[in-house]
Amino acid sequence: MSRDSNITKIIGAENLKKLRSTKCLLIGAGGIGSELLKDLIMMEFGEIHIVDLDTIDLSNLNRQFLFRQRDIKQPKSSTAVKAVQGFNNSKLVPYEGNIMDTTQFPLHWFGSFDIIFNALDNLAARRYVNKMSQFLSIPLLESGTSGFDGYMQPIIPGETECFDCTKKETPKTFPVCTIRSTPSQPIHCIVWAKNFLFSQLFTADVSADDDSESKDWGTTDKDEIKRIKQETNELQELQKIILSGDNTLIPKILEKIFIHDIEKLLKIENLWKNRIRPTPLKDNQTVVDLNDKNLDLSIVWSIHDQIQKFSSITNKLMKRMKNEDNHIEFDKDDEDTLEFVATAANIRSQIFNIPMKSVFDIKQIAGNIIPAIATTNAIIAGLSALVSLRVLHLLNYAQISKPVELNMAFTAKASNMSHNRYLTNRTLAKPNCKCPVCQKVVRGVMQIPTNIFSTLKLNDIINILSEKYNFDTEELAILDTTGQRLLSDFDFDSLDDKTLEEIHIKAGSVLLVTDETEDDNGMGLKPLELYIDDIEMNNGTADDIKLPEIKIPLVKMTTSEEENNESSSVETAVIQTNEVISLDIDEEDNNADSKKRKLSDAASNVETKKSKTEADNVSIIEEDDIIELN
Ligand SMILES: Nc1ncnc2c1ncn2[C@@H]1O[C@H](COP(=O)(O)OP(=O)(O)OP(=O)(O)O)[C@@H](O)[C@H]1O
Ligand SMILES: [Zn+2]
Repeated sequence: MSRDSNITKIIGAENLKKLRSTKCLLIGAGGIGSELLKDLIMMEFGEIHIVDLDTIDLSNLNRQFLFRQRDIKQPKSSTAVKAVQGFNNSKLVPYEGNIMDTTQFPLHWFGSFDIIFNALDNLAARRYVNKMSQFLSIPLLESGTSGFDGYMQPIIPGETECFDCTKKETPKTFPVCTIRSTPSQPIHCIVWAKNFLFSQLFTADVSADDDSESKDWGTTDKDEIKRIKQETNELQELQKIILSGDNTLIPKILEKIFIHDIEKLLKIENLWKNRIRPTPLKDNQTVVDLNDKNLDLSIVWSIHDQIQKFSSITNKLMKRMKNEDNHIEFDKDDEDTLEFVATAANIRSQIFNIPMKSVFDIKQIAGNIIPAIATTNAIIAGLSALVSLRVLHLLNYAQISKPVELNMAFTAKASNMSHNRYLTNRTLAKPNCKCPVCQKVVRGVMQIPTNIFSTLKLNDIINILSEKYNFDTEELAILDTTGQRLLSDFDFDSLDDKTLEEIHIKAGSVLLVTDETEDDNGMGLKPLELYIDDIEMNNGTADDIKLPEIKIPLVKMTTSEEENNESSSVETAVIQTNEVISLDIDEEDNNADSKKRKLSDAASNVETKKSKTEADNVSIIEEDDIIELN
């Protein structure tokens, strides 16, 4: 049976026609991206545009099956396209670049796609694409893997939760005192060696940030905090030894870090009431031998070898500092930096009665290496491709009335498997009313003729916005969220007379506009987020500026205290025009009526597609729909 008739069987001839005219954007041509590209082309998407900023590396070849040895150092996107272009007639367009580059990939470029697939490996790019998808109301299929674990989540702007509706796990951090004073696991010593010792000794311009109020010290003991700060200052002295290049001073480094600093710690009695006291190195252990010895990296060395290796590597790095502008970055693949961190961590482990580790093991931990598994990538990419059919309403047998009924967010978990099932899927959640990306603001696109960025002033923008949206100019605040800076507010107007060019506002900038006026009922206008886009023009004027056709809803001006109060119910109304993405309103029972009226007034002025959901629509996700993988 030909492939054509198989696809027709699944989605029907009519829908196959639609699929063939669908234009999709695939971001990332790595592990998941290679799989997805193959899936999407086999499904006969009409156009597939694929973006990646990277070139192919030897380490990619074990799982990124579109690439061969001869492709090393070639761009991933165009090489991937070459590998699949004979599969069928989809139009394939590769781009080499960073998806966050607004010059290469302006908003209107994103706007030309029907659906976006993320196959990325970092939070920043995922967040950025999520925002673009929200600005333009384009469905996004978000996915990721980590070893045998993975997830896939369709995001339908305004209807389902976005990537930023839930808090994302950030890399694990440890309290300062655990790392600096009371380590109890190998990882604590590795973090100390890599993030503290190495960077203090070998990185240019280290400044102690120990004064930061927000720091998680993990202790309130004043003596201990004082000691930690003092120790940091003293290490800056050790960096001077490193810079001097005088290797006869290496024993001083050993003595300071592994004897004197530990003795100082021992004097803080409080620390050792319930802990085993550390044992500093003995004086005769710091006699150094700078000869470079070859040792097996896969076994744990004796403490004597650790000290010897620490000394010889310090000597090597000291010499390198001179040739490398007094700045060396830790890199797990740079053997010297790895062995410095490994030996320093192990000597500290020995002092604190913690088991030492092999350099090989420390490389995995210090380099945050989780092996990438080809099968996990294939499963997640397959789900992403499959679910896209549902998001595009192309599955006749599984029509959905509300996107939240899609039980199509998948989690694959080999670690902590529940019910012995690898894959779980759940219905999609509605947007989180507290999400700063999709719910807390109204957003749209402001288009400005290219030729007036050099003459249009911030003040002109303030007047244009106030006229359009009934803002009170006196109470208006404008923030440049891309540059994280205040541009104007009631007591800061020194930039008002500057042109957009002078204040570096250009296509790709995002402005957050807030009118802080509150009416008698404590209601105020919801903040407006405006994406600045340009219109190619040579003699445009301010009259050619295009603003989104939206009415900004009134919302209860909540204090942060009220915001934290989980009890208020929520009602969401989605209003869509060409440029409007979504409007919603936080409701409290007692004034729900007045707000509903205002919202429907707002809605009546624009061409609307309004879908209203039940009150109390913040749902807690239960992963009860479980699919077993065969
Ligand atoms: N901002 C970005 N713009 C374009 N492509 C990006 C961006 N950020 C990441 N990527 C690409 O996304 C892909 C993610 O794929 P993957 O997770 O397999 O990473 P990898 O670099 O190929 O492999 P590994 O990190 O495991 O060595 C990479 O090819 C990477 O270049
Ligand atoms: Zn959100």
